[in-house]
Amino acid sequence: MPFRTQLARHTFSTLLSVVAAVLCFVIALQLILASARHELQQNGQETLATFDAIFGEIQSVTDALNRLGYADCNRDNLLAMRRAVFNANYIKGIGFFQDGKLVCATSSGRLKTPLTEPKPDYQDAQGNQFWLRSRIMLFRDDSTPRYAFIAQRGRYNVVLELQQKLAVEMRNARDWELLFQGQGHPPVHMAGVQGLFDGSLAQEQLTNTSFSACSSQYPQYCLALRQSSQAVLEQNSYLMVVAFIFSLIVGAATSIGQSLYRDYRSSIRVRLRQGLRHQGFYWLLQPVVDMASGKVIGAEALARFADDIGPLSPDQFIDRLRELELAWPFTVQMLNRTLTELEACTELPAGFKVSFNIYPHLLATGAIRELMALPVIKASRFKLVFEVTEDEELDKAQAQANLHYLRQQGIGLAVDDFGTGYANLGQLIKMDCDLLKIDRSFVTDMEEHSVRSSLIPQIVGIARQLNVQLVAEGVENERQYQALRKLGVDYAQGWLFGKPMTLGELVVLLEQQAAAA
Ligand SMILES: Nc1nc2c(ncn2[C@@H]2O[C@@H]3COP(=O)(O)O[C@H]4[C@@H](O)[C@H](n5cnc6c(=O)[nH]c(N)nc65)O[C@@H]4COP(=O)(O)O[C@H]3[C@H]2O)c(=O)[nH]1
Repeated sequence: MPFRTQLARHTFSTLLSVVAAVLCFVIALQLILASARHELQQNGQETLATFDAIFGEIQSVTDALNRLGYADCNRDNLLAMRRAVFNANYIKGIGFFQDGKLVCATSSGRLKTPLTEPKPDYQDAQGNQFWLRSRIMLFRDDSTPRYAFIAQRGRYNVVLELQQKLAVEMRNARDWELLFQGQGHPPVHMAGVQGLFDGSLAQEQLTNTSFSACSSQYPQYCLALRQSSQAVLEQNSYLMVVAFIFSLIVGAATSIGQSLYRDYRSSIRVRLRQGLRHQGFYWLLQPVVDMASGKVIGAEALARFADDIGPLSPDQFIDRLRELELAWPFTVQMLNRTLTELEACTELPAGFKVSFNIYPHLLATGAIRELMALPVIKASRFKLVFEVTEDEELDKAQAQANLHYLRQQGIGLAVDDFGTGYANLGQLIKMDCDLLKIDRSFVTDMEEHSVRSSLIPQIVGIARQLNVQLVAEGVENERQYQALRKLGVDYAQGWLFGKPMTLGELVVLLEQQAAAA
């Protein structure tokens, strides 16, 4: 694979792993924020529920006391007030008013001097009065200053730590606001961060987690909560570390996954399967020349393979196709594609010899007869030749019968790479072939006068005896050509006449040959 392509793949792969890791981390952050948002909403609802419970208590306790109808701070009144404080969940103290002045309280009993309350911070539609931050003394000897929320309803007031209680409820929110919005009344900021409720919560939604709602039971009271994303992430720092490690793992897994996929994709098995589906195979034609005239009288189809990963040579894929049990679809594709292309080429004369390599084991199965039913074979104007290498498969009775059948159908039979394989004279006689192809190794050795090349005259003798014609493979130079011609070899194939070429190139060769005649 070229270095640039490799570099581009490597860069893409790294980029993809980084993107996967970043994406995973971003999703994890979003999940943390979403969970914090959910928690804050719940927190807001729970706080409002607590608020409702507190105000419900204020209402029920003061209503009950007012209903008792005491006109002064007598023992029974004080006892009822103290009993109410004892039974209350939130109320810390109760006071009783006579003539507009506080005359007794659960904490200090009857006051020596009745107290006049300062002006309330706000008043609701029913005339109830509220003080947001009153300095109180819950016990006689209370020396530390304490501030409380006071609500006066009728002749009683109640003291409680409303803001403190709500602040505990809103454990997650750093910023919050409790607000009173009475009708015809400017909003009263009761506690927390002033202006938060009306402020820019909506605009801040992107960077903050927020909640804002009014009580369903006391709709004049509203609550806003805000927690910045930064605070959420700080609170969940251990989760962030886990998310970060997980993202790294996802990045690494993506990288490993890609490499496994690349290995899988680049495995010859997958490439060949894909190649059969997506035209990874194509066939070139090598001219076959008549020795006597020196003219091209035919061609052998030779398979080639190339995909986006690169080319594969026949040495790499021919045997592999057989192992993968793909020999049959490959052979059918070879015949269909090659013959369709050749048939459409008007420059090729009828009777032009077209040779195809056929897997010997296919000859031993009945399937080979199905080839004869292929329209491209039935309608072909060419002289078709099936080349088979010498193979023990051909000894089988079924193979012999099929070979006979093919011959009857007008298919020429050639024994390929003759001299290198298994065939003996008896087998050759049984095969009843038309052609013997002398293996390239005999031709190559001719100039060195090797023992092997000295066998060529013997091969010529066998061919004459069997009455078959001879084709010499791998003829690369004029000397080999002339020597083979003198020995009586009928046809030749080799680089001297042309390497495997496209149909267009073969046509040009034929035209040059016609022009020279
Ligand atoms: N050095 C040299 N080489 C020459 C010369 N002339 C031809 N050749 C090469 O010799 C091989 C001849 O094909 P083969 O004996 O049928 O041997 C073929 C054939 O057995 C098999 N093959 C190729 N295509 C197919 C196919 O479509 N189907 C089947 N079943 N087998 C095929 O793969 C083998 C190798 O094919 P290729 O690599 O194409 O190699 C081809 C061809 O390119 C020459 O002058 N010098």
